[in-house]
Amino acid sequence: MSACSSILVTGGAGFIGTHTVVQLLHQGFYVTIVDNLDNSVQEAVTRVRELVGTELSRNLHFHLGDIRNKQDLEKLFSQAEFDAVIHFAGLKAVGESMAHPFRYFDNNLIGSITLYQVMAKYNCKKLVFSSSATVYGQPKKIPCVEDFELKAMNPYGRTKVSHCCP
Ligand SMILES: O=c1ccn([C@@H]2O[C@H](COP(=O)(O)OP(=O)(O)O[C@H]3O[C@H](CO)[C@H](O)[C@H](O)[C@H]3O)[C@@H](O)[C@H]2O)c(=O)[nH]1
Repeated sequence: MSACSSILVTGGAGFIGTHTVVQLLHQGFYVTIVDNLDNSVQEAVTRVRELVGTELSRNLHFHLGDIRNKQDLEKLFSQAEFDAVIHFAGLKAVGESMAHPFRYFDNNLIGSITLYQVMAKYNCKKLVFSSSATVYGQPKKIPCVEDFELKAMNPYGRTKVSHCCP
């Protein structure tokens, strides 16, 4: 992908998202963040702008939105052409996922399916999906490698496993 490509980063206001966005901007990419600020604050995006400086900040756009909302996504994809999506938007607390499993399936799974449907409609075929070590359950050894057996032990992990082998 050329450095002038345009990347949509879902959950780009979050912990890993903001770090990724800084790196993408430094590499010359145009970046659009879509985030519902469920577990982040818009100030994080302001900090990203401060870190990369005024010039690179012009290549960053923030959109307050929810990946479960198809109209929201359609609006974004109809206004800009994205070469790829890096997908971080999701809930990530194991304990909370056991107390509120439907919330996790709704955000992490329905949200992703909605995103993928809109990507397909707009012919955006490149995706980097942020998974989780929870997909391996309690592995016999660490670090985990990708050919370990998938054995998620909680709803959070299962929402991530569903992306690799539905
Ligand atoms: O439906 C949702 C749920 C969350 N978010 C946003 O997604 C971002 C997630 O960022 P967090 O700081 O909460 O999470 P991390 O960056 O630490 O986690 C990332 O890495 C994890 C792996 O450790 C998981 O893959 C997780 O999905 C991924 O966001 C937040 O800004 C949150 O507001 C949305 O936009 N939509």
